Parts: sequence; structure tokens; C-alpha cells
Amino acid sequence: MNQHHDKSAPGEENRWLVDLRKNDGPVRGLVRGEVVDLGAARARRHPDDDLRDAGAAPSDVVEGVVLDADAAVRRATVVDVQTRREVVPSWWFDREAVTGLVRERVDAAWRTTAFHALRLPLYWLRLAQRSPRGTWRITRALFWWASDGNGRHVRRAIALGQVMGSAEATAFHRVSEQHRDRVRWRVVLLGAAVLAAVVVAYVLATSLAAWVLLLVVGTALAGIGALGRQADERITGSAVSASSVPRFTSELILTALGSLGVAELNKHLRTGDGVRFVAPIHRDGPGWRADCDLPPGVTAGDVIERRDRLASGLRRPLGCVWPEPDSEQHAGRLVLWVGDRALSAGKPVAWSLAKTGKVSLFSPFPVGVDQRGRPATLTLMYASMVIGATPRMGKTFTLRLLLLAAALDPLAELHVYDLKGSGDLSALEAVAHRYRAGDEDEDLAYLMADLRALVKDMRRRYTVVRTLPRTECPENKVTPDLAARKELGLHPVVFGLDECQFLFEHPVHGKDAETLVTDLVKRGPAVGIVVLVATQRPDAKSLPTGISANATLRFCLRVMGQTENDMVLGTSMYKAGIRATTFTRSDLGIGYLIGDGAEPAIVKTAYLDAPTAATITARARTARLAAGRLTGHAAGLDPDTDDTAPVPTVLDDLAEVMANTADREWSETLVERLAEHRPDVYAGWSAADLGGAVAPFGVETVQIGRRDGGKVVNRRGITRQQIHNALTERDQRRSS
Ligand SMILES: Nc1ncnc2c1ncn2[C@@H]1O[C@H](COP(=O)(O)OP(=O)(O)OP(=O)(O)O)[C@@H](O)[C@H]1O
Repeated sequence: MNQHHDKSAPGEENRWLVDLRKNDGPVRGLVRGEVVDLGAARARRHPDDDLRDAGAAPSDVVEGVVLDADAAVRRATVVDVQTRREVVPSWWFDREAVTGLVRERVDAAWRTTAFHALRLPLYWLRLAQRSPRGTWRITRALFWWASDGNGRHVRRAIALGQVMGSAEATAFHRVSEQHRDRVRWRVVLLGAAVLAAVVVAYVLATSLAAWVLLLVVGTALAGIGALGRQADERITGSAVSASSVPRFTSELILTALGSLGVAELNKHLRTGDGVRFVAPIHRDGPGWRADCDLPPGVTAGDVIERRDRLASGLRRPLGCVWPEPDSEQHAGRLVLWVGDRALSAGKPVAWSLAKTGKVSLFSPFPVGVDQRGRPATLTLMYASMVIGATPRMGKTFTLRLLLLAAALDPLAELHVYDLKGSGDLSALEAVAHRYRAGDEDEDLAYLMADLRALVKDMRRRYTVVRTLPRTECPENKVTPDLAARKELGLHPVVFGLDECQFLFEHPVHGKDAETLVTDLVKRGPAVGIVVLVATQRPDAKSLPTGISANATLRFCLRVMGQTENDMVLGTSMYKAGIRATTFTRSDLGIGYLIGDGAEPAIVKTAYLDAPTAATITARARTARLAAGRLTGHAAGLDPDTDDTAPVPTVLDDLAEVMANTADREWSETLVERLAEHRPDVYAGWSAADLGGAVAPFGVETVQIGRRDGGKVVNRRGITRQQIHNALTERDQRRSS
């Protein structure tokens, strides 16, 4: 416990600083406050202070009485959120983490060995170069020893006439005698040693094999060269550049955080109480992980936004540095994972289903790996998905991967539309129930007819599901068993639309398409209809909000701004630190996936090129043929283009049911009439469904007041004029 009671400067009344800390372990909380003489403080207070304080940040000055600090800490400890640390770190039992660490160490040892082994001749040459100096040093040392060099200065001093009397003369005599004796036996010893060395050298030279002799001479030369080195000379090179890859330590992280230019963070870093590491930095997959609490007022998003500066501070390539928020904790918790190598580097990710295997859309299937190299999976059933990215980042490849997975489920009926017309999805033509590449009028008419048929089929599916016994369909949604029963027609339908902006921005079909796809996205998943839309322009026009808001699966590769990011990943994701804006041009196929897991995850999708995609669809086609599930386009049974003539939309039906009613009608009344008019389409619609269906046509429901039993009741409804205007506008668009 650190408790300070410091007297203040003269003239200040009874001010005390109270500093409460835990004395065991890291500082959990620091309460700083000054105890103020209330009477004096109130006397000094300006009447406007209250007004000013209302908008001000809380002051450091805490009014109140001094408490027993120990008790205060005890109380504080009770409410303190203590995260228990693992006794045995869990990563010890994580095979991947341990093997990753071992692999890293073995790899480092192997690299070092290989590096030096390759340079051995160079090292030897460097040493051999220094061997003359080494020989000179050895000779000089031996001479010094043999001639008793250490006593030379004593003898010289005496010889220079500093001998004063008989005592010194005796000493001189004794020293000279001693010197003579010492030099004599040393010279003899040295002579004998040199002679022995010459003999040994002669014997070795005549008896040893040439290569052994070379080895001995080489080693001897290297040894002599080592003695001839200057103190600052390095013979060996360094296998790693230590200065370019500093160790991932807390100091390095603090330095990197300090270089981000976040004022609030820097303020706290200066005082040394800024960042708290909540767990030791540890190995996590093929990289290192640090969990830390940023200072109050600084969010993980502030750091993520500056990922490039962080990578610079950590001296790592950008693709290695992945700061993330921890959504289970507060906004200031930062999980910093630094990989051994960039996620975009290395080989493309292989797909485990590329050569063999089947998929059930009701179960997760692999789509790639996360930054730790762990498999990432996705379940398409009961979901709709949006994929967004700037051009050339891997959006179409991702959509193709998902459609190929769907193709490997023989039950799944594929509707594939490549509106860009690049042919990237052409491999799927061999299995698709409906397929078109391009955005010609004919293609779009075909697509619109398919959408209408799908919406109709969705309603049929709901009717089937409703009429099934509870025992067979307990949740009122399609189950794997129901999907497998051919007679029910509840098999999964996967509708994939690449470059959806071409459809939704189309002057004629745009609005209708928006209504139909929104309906499918909202109500399709429960009855087995899965919509996948991809766009390179994620904005409200090209990806209508009714669709983006209702998609449960999202994959966002590199985008340029917050709006696109949130459009694909969901509102406030950017604020929460999930920022696909931080991906670079080289992060192909890498994006944030909001999928099966609760948390958005960084995923690098499996890479399948066109030939591989074709072999997969060939396999899928064989399986479909065997199961009797090859239908539609793939079976040569495309609908006639004549069938694609415009069919009535909700606007036409509304015009009809409002023909003989009042000028304005409540939505509740209108859905009842619509259901009577066309039960197969409108049965079960709510007033809200109607509002959503007419919104894309620019029709907004309005308040309509009616007298009911003497009082006025207000409800949302539609006027005939609104329908008339919307129809006129649509017809003008169609004819232009
Ligand atoms: N998972 C992946 N791993 C590695 N490279 C990939 C991956 N996915 C895509 N790429 C590379 O990225 C390139 C662009 O991919 P893709 O055609 O899917 O981009 P796109 O976003 O659809 O482009 P556009 O907007 O022009 O249609 C591909 O040619 C491919 O080489």
C-alpha cells in the first residue's frame, strides 16, 4: 500500500494526496484525489462553476472525507475484475502452438547452421589472411617469455644508474642471476619444443594422407589466423539481422504504440502507467500474441486504424501485424498478434475438398485459414451472405469457392449469375440449375424471371413447411431430412450473384430486383434459400440496405473507407475496430469473415484456379447425375426466354386491389386484400412486409387517420396516388 499524505504548499488549506494501490502485484487501479477543506473550497467557488463543470471532464479533485485507505483498497479489490491467470498456460496443450514453436526453433537452428556452413571457406580465407599477423604475435609472445620480458624494465632501471648503494647492488646481482637462470631453462625448453614440433610436423607430413594433412594445416592456419585478428574484427557473418527483427517484447510493443501518434496514449505512456499487459506475451500458432489494456479513452480501433505505423514500430512487415479488439472485453482491450511471416506471403491456401469429399450445406465446410493457419469454416444453410471488396482482391474467387462447395452438395440447386460476364464462374455452368454470364437485356430478363420464380417457390416452401406435421418439422424450417425428400421440393437453393450492382442499379429491373432479392434474403434462409451477393462497389445503391442489413454472413476483403466497410460487415464494425481498410493490395483473398463464429475473423480463403474449379464441378456433376439431381440449365432444360416477360409486381397488384376502395388505405387492410387477390403470393404477409416491398419503388407508407367508434385511430398505409406515381415512373423507365 502506497499512501501519501503530503503537506501542500503554504497557503493552500489542508490538501492531501491519496494514492491507493495494491501492494501485491501489478497496479490495478490508481485513485488519485485531493482532500479538500470543503468550507474554504466552497467560499472560493465561483457561482458559474457549476455551469462550467456540467460540461467539463471529471476533475482530479475529489470532495469528501479521507477514508481508511486499506479498507478502500479492500473494497476496491472486491469489485475489481480479476482475470485469473492459467496455472499451466493452455498453449502448452495446443499441439499447433507447440509444434509451431519447435518448428520455429529447429528452423532457426537449421538456417544458422546452413548459413555458416556455406560460408566456411570464406571464414577460413579470412583467418588465413590474418595468419601472418598471428605468427608474428605467437613468435613475439614466445620471445617475450623466453627472454623474461617481464623483468626487463626492472633491470633497465637499475642499469640506468638508479642504483644508490650496496643494498641495490646486491639486488641487481640477485636479479641478474635470477634472469640468467630463468632465460637459460626457458630457451632450452623452447628449443626442445621447436625441435619436437619440427619432428612431429615431419612425421605427420610423411605419414598422413594428403587430405588429413591439408585439414591439419588448414586448422592450424585458422587457429593462428584467429590469434592474428584485431579486437573489432568479425570473421563470421550473422545468420539473422538482429537489428531488423527485434524480439517481440513488451518494451518493443510500448515503443511501437508510442510511435502511433495517438495523443491520449502518448500522454499515459509518458507517465509510465499507460498500457497494462494482461497476460504474458506468448506463442500463439505461427506467431506471438500480446493482450494488453490500453489507457482509458484509447480504443483498440485507434491502434488498428494505424496498423501500418504499428508494424513500422514493431519492425515487422505489415502482413505480419494483426491488432484486433477483444469483443468480450472493454473497447480498450487490444489483442496484438504478430505472425512469423506475412499472411499474404507463402503458398496459396489449398482446399481440402479440391480432390475428394462432399459437402452438406447444413454443416460447416472449409473455406480457408485464419492468420494462425487454423482452418476457417462456413455454414451456408439458413443464411444469406454479402461479399464486398475493391476490384481485384479475390471477391469472385471467394464466391466461386462457396458455389463450388455448394456444388459438392448434390441436393443443392445452384443459380449462378456472373453479371460482369468475365466467365470466372463458367466452371459452374456444368452443375447450375440457372446460369448466365453478362448483363445483356436477355440475361437480365432471364435473371428477373428466375428471381420471381424463386420468390414464388419460397412461398410454396413456406406452405409445405406449414402443412407438415410438427414431428417432422418442429422448428418450421427445412431440416437435412426434409431437404433430402425429393417429393417435398425443400432442397437447398443457392443463388449466387456476382457484381450485383449491375442489377440493382439497372434503370428498368433495379427496383423490382431489389424487392425480390430483399424478400429472398429476409425470408428465404428458413426454407433453404441461400442468397450470396458480391460487389466491388459496396454502397447503398449497388448493395441495397434491405439486403446488406439482413445478411448474416459477411466477407469483406480490402475496401477503401468506413462506409464500404460497414456496408459489408455491418453497422459500427469500423468503430469497433473491424477494419478491412487496413488490408493492402497484396492481401489477395484475405478479409474479415463474419461467419460461423461469434467474432469477425481474418480469413485467407482457399485458392482455386479455373482448371481446378472445372475438375471440381466435373466431380460434382457426376455425383448429381448419380443422385438424379442434375436439373435446369446443366441438364439442358433452361426456361424459354418468352417466359421472362414481365409479371405483375406488388405495385400492379396494389393498383388492382385499390381500384375500388378509398383513396388511402391502411397497410393491414391492403395485405388482407392482396392475400385474397393472390393467396399464393401474399398469404402470411404483414403490414411491415408490405412497407418493405414497396419501399424500393419509392413508396413510403404514410399515417392515415380513421374514425373508429368516435375516436381517431392512426395507422400506416398507402395512398392510391402513391401507387399511381410509382407505376408511371416505372413504366417510363421501362419504355426509355
Ligand atoms: N484466396 C486467394 N489466394 C491467393 N490469391 C487469390 C485468392 N483469391 C483471389 N486471388 C487472386 O486475386 C486475383 C483477383 O481475384 P478476383 O478475380 O476474385 O477479384 P475480384 O475482386 O473479383 O476482381 P473484380 O472486382 O475485377 O471482379 C485473382 O486473379 C487471383 O490471382
